[in-house]
This record gives sequence, structure tokens and C-alpha cells, in this order.
Amino acid sequence: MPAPEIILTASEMRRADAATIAAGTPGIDLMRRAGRAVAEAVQAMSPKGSRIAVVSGPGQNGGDGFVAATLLAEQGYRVSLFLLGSRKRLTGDAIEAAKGWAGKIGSVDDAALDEADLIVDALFGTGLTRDLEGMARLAVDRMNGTGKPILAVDLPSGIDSDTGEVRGVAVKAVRTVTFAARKPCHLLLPGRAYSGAVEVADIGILRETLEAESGGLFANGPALWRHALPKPGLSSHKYERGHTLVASGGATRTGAARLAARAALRIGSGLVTVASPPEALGVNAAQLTAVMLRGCDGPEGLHAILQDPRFNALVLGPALGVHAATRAMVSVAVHARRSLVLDADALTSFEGLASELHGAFRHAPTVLTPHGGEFNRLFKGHPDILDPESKIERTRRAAAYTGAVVLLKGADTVIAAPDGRAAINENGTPYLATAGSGDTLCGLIAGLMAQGLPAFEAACAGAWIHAEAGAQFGPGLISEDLAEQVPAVLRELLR
Ligand SMILES: NC(=O)C1=CN([C@@H]2O[C@H](COP(=O)(O)OP(=O)(O)OC[C@H]3O[C@@H](n4cnc5c(N)ncnc54)[C@H](OP(=O)(O)O)[C@@H]3O)[C@@H](O)[C@H]2O)[C@@H](O)CC1
Ligand SMILES: Nc1ncnc2c1ncn2[C@@H]1O[C@H](COP(=O)(O)OP(=O)(O)O)[C@@H](O)[C@H]1O
Ligand SMILES: [K+]
Repeated sequence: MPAPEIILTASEMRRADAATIAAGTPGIDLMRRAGRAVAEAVQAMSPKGSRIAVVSGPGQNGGDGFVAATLLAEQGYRVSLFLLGSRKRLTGDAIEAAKGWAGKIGSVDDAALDEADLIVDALFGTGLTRDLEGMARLAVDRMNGTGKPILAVDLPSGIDSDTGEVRGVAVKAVRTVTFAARKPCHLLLPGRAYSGAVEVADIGILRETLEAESGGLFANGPALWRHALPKPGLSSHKYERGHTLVASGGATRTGAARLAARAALRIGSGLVTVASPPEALGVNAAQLTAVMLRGCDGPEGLHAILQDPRFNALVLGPALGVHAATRAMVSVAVHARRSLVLDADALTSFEGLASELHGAFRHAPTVLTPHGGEFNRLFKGHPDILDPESKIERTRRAAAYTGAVVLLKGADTVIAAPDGRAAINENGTPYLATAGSGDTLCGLIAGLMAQGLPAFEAACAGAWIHAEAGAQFGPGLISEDLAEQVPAVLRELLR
């Protein structure tokens, strides 16, 4: 079974480099392997004899550029090298790497840059510390301005490795060769869009070193949770597969709950019931078949239903209304200690009241699924949670604060657990930006928890399966299609 893909921050990567060097591999060897991997990527992109411009920066990323330039010139490419700053200012292994380069060194504002067929961006990598200004900014503008394909070394220069944000200006690469492990910026937006196709080159850093330095951040994918996916046994009966309860909104707001319920059923929850306000029973009854229906009048009604211990997973929030009664229903659910997914109105009803949720979800598996707006409303007045530049950090802090797994939606959904584990989802499609898509996601996650998946695994699997279903369906997707696409995704996963 493939191992989960570890994503390393800049400081974790530095420690992995340092540990490898301490274990006996000289740093210059790592740099030579990095430069060789870049040269190989150039060979795959451009025929021999092409004009390659390598733009090196003052740090070790620039060192990788010198190695690649030297190899490519030896292989018959017409290589020009442009350096930000002077050769005298090079430090560390980059000094040694630059010694191999016998050719001319141009300045980054040299007009000759325009003549290249392909540009290698070795300006900055994981060592970027501040916004680009002056000549550094000019260098990036010049590279982008040529309109030529750019291959980024480690990451596109100007992108912050840990947050994926643009530090003033950034290189727009068609391809990136990174080393040992992907960095957060290759998965988070906008960095992902600037990176192009990302390839991870093995430079001799062992998996055990990556594991030792990992801060618990992963790319979301089956390797992270496939082992936990439920598969009914020969003698399984429906009650062993869990019973998901989804609370419906009022008579004119019932669709969201049905979308969630249908998704919970499709993902394998043995039974699913919509808990409906009395006035909406008729409209719900008219549109439900395999999903069951129960009358449920507010918090008291929910309390009564939850006396039956077989309801083991619960969705609260979609179209439930923003008011005190919704908060009271959350409170009932928390006290009942069932697996719980809170979304939409269940989150917005706590606008500015996050302190009421401090540690609230420690006692039962809970997943909060806010989009950015809901997240900001919920944690209003908590700069410690809202202010970090990194979406990963914001999500982790929200998880630690509430005791719930937090899934912060978007094109780069981040899922974080209170214990610090986190995953970035990247298999989605913009077609998922359609009404009711989030309601379906809630149902998938609750349906997985009903079958016994732990909250973090359920949230990660739910996000991935949701995105995969959307991507497989593609153009024309509406939320009703998502649950219907789930069986095809499951067939692949359970093969
Ligand atoms: N370590 C290893 O063994 C291996 C490392 N490898 C490679 O090393 C890369 C990391 O190298 P790194 O740490 O030297 O950082 P890097 O990205 O080159 O930038 C630092 C330089 O940029 C400067 N600078 C920063 N921000 C700036 C700004 N806004 N505007 C202007 N200047 C700015 C900063 O200067 P200072 O901040 O001191 O003024 C410093 O000079 C990594 O991405 C990978 O490619 C591989 O070879 C494998 C083995
Ligand atoms: N551009 C995109 N790329 C990938 N996934 C997206 C994109 N836009 C939205 N999504 C996903 O679609 C879902 C939308 O959820 P949400 O905003 O709650 O919608 P709704 O409230 O209409 O149900 C989330 O899972 C989100 O991650
Ligand atoms: K770079």
C-alpha cells in the first residue's frame, strides 16, 4: 500500500537537508543531484541545441541553477546564465556549484534573456524571507514578460513556500522540479497555479528522514485513509453500517438536507433519516424514498430522537436557519455525544460566539465544514485563529481551539485535526462551485463517520471522494449529480 505523501514546510525541509548532511552526504552532493534533476527536466522539455536561460539567485536555489547550467552546456544546449547580485556574494554550497560554470555571467536585466527558448528559474526557493523588490522584482517581471516557458527550481520564485502566497510578484512556471517532497505552496492557491506541473526529484533524502521531520502535513489522497474505508462483510446488516440523521430546514428550505441525506446513503450509511420540522414533513415526504423521515420539532424534538442510540451520526446546519434554536440543536447534539458534522447555518449561528465552542467537541468525533466566509464569521474576534497567513495554520488553530476536525473549504480545501495532523485537498474542479455542493460533502462525511471512520479520516476521505466525483462528472455538474457519481469513485477505491 503506498505511504501517505508527506508535505514539508521550509523549515522542515531545511532540517531534513541538515539531517541528511549530518548522516554523511555532503551538501554539495545534494545540490548536484538537485541540479541534475533540473537538467533532466529541461531535456524532457527542449531538444538539444535549444537556448536555455538560467536565472540564478544569491542563495542555494541559485546554486542548483549553476549545476543545471553546467550540465546542460556539457550536453550541447546553448546556455546563458544570469545572476541576481554578484558572484562574490554567493554563500555555502552555491560557491562550489558556481565554480563548475565556465561561461559568462550576465545580469538579470540583460536583454539577452529574451532570446531564450526556455527559462530556468533558480532565483529563490525555500529561503525567501520577504517581498520581492528592486532587481529581484525586475528579474521576475522580465522572466514572465518573455512569454517563454519557465521551469521553476524547487518552487516558482516569489511564492512563499509555506503559504503559497505571492510575495509581491512571482514567476509563472509551466513546470516545477522540487526536491524530496512537495512543499505546501505546490498544493495551496495561488502557489499551485504558479507551479504548473510539479515533479518531485529524489535527491537521496530517505523516507525515514522525511517522516522524522514531518509536522503531520499530508497531501490528501487514498493513501491517507483507504485502509479505514468501510466495506460490508458477508453477514453485515444495515444497522452495522450506521444510521445517519440529517436535520432539515423549514418548508421552503428542505433541499439541502435531502442532498446531504442522499450522499450519506450513497457513501454506505446503512440507514439515513431526515429529521424534519412538522410543517416541512409533507414536502420532504413527497421527495424521499430510501431515505426515511421523522418529525422533529427544534431542540426538544432532536433530544427525543437521539434517545435512540442507533442514530450514530448527525448533520446539522444546511438550511437550518441562523438563530438561537440552531445553537440549541448543536448543544443537544454535543451532549448526545454522537458523531457530528456542523456546516453552514450551524456555524453562522455562532457568529462571534466561538468562545461557546471552546473545547466543546473534545468528547465526540466532530467535523466543522466552513467555507472561508463562515470561518471568518465564526472566529470573529479571534485574531490568533484568523490572522496567520497560512491557511493550514488557521485551520489547525481552529481545530485545536474547538476540539473538532476542521475542514476549511475552497479550491484548496484544508483539513486539520486537533492533534495537529493536516491535509490539503487538490483533486477538485471548479464545477464543484455550485449550489448544494457543500451540503453533499456534509452527508458524505457523516455517512463515513456513521460507518465508524474516525473524524479526520472521514473528513479527508469525504473531501477527496466529493472532489473526485465532481471532477469525474465535469461540465454541467449540479449537486444532485455528486451523490450519483459516488459509486463509480467507490468502485475504484474498493477494488
Ligand atoms: N540546503 C540544502 O542542502 C539544499 C538546498 N537546496 C536548494 O536550496 C534552496 C534553499 O536555499 P536557501 O536557503 O539558500 O534559500 P534561497 O531560496 O536560495 O534564497 C535565499 C537567498 O535569497 C535571499 N533573499 C531571500 N528573500 C529575498 C528577497 N525577497 N529579495 C532578495 N533576496 C532575497 C537571501 O538573502 P538574505 O535574506 O540573506 O538577504 C538569500 O541569499 C532550496 O529551495 C533548494 O533549491 C537544494 O540544493 C538541495 C540541498
Ligand atoms: N474552484 C473550486 N475548485 C474545487 N473545489 C471547489 C471549488 N469551489 C468550490 N469547491 C468545493 O465545493 C464545495 C462548496 O461548498 P459550499 O461553499 O459550502 O457550497 P454550498 O453552500 O452551495 O453547498 C466545497 O467542498 C468546496 O471545496
Ligand atoms: K525558484
